Amino acid sequence: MTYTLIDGRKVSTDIKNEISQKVAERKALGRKIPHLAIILVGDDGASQTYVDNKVKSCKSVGFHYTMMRFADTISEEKLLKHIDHVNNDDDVDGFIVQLPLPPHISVEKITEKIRSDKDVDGFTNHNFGSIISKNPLLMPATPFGVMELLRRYNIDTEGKHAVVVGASRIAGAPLSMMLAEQGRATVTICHKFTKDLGSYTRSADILLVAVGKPGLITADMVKEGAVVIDIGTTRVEGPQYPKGWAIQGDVDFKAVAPKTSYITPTPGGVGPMTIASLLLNTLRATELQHP
Ligand SMILES: NC(=O)C1=CN([C@@H]2O[C@H](COP(=O)(O)OP(=O)(O)OC[C@H]3O[C@@H](n4cnc5c(N)ncnc54)[C@H](OP(=O)(O)O)[C@@H]3O)[C@@H](O)[C@H]2O)C=CC1
Ligand SMILES: Nc1nc(=O)c2c([nH]1)NC[C@@H]1CN(c3ccc(C(=O)N[C@@H](CCC(=O)O)C(=O)O)cc3)C=[N+]21
Repeated sequence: MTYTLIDGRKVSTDIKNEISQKVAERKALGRKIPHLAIILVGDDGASQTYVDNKVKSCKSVGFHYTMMRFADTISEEKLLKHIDHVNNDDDVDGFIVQLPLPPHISVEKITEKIRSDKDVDGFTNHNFGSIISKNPLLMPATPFGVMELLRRYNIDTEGKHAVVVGASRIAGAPLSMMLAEQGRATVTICHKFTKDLGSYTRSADILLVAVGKPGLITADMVKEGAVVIDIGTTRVEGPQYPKGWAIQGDVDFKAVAPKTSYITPTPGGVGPMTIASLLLNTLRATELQHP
């Protein structure tokens, strides 16, 4: 079967162009330019790459940005105090705390300290709940990016069976809710305790995977003609890679792609869309706080 490659780089470039235009309009009208702050704790190599990508994207659309770095020995209390400070800084419209955090810091405590109208990752409970609201505040960025990819490729979800593998609060859980609420799909959520994963994935019209285990989804687990969205991004190290490492998704792309109608590559699929969503959320946060 011939399949269509879902080009997240192209779609995210289109979105960035739309944002640049809006920033130029705001500038011309003398309105506030969006300002994103990024809090990075520790010096994990992968986090550094993601954060660099986010900074590059801010520059490309004309946003202001501030990097806030802390050693991984920072106490939870100090980090919470810093978040309070950013919450009250009127110049910062939106901010994110890059994950993962060191084990002595509670992700839940940190996330809940973030003011919901500045939570451009869409991680707070309030924004999670926004998914089922008629008047949403800020959408969880990764699932928002996935829904936007489906929309821009005219992939109909209504009445389809969507199977989501992985149920984390930043990816799988909010994505499942969005597919059911906004996408009107029938949704199955699979996780670590799911028995016989293949029996579910094989019945998927749309299969979405956010686990972080390269090669988890093999060709025999996918129905002929399915749409496959791979959210997993794992850095796999090896001497065969020019940089010493490569990014891999959860889907065995080579074997699975020929069975699909549409599929996202990794890299170049969902990853760039998460950043586009982050920028869209930052613009929205600015419009809400400084109309
Ligand atoms: N492209 C992007 O922009 C983004 C990519 N990611 C990537 O997505 C992947 C997942 O990230 P994240 O959600 O944060 O990870 P987590 O580790 O928080 O969640 C993984 C989820 O997968 C489930 N799981 C683990 N093993 C299996 C298995 N064998 N079969 C089925 N389900 C399983 C876990 O189940 P349980 O809940 O029971 O433990 C959990 O729900 C990572 O590769 C990450 O890098 C994440 C965010 C953004
Ligand atoms: N507070 C917070 N928010 C996040 O959104 C968040 C986070 N923490 N921690 C880590 C995960 C992971 N994540 C990715 C974002 C972009 C790419 C991305 O752009 N990937 C490129 C490749 C990048 C490369 O080559 O290294 C691609 O897939 O084409 C990947 C992964 C966001 N996350």
